[in-house]
Amino acid sequence: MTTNIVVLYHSSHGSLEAMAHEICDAIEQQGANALLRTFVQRQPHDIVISKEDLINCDGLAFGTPTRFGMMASQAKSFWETTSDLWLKGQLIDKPACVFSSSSSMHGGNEATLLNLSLPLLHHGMMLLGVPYDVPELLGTETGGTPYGATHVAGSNNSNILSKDEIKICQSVGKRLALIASKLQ
Ligand SMILES: Cc1cc2nc3c(=O)[nH]c(=O)nc-3n(C[C@H](O)[C@H](O)[C@H](O)COP(=O)(O)O)c2cc1C
Repeated sequence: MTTNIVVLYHSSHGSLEAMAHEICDAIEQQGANALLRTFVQRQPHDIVISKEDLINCDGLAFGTPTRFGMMASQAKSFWETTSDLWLKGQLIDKPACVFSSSSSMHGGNEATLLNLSLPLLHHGMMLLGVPYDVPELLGTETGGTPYGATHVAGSNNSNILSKDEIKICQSVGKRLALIASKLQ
């Protein structure tokens, strides 16, 4: 049986997009199918999320940049259209994880991860963090938290993903695909 994981993100400057690609690659390496989705059409290759994508998926990775310590408005607007799914309990028990980036190390990315988690918890999804058996989590001097993968983009968004950030993105993609396939 195919395991379908939606990787849903918003990105203005490419950080979240790069993280989403790392997560997708790890999902595919586990033999699952990664469906890359965005909230709005920013680039020709973007595929905008539909409610059917969420209803039919076996797992969800959800990420946006940090905006004043919260999720990007594009994502908030989308979640506010999902009351019908909530009423029918259509996302209950699906595994999920969250990821984010911020300009500065202490610019609120952990708060954003918690904020990203809230609509998923309201929908009854099962949140996966990053366990400390991922060695990069203890040693990282860039992004990466127990609440989800993060990236520190820098004040002009010029930082590429660090080796630790990449490993942590890959670990969440792998774990999400593994757990989603076990729950099928
Ligand atoms: C309206 C706005 C609010 C932001 N708020 C924060 C913030 O609270 N903390 C921070 O470190 N960076 C903040 N940033 C910077 C973004 O988080 C950063 O540009 C983003 O993580 C880069 O991701 P992207 O390349 O995927 O767009 C903000 C940017 C904008 C436009």
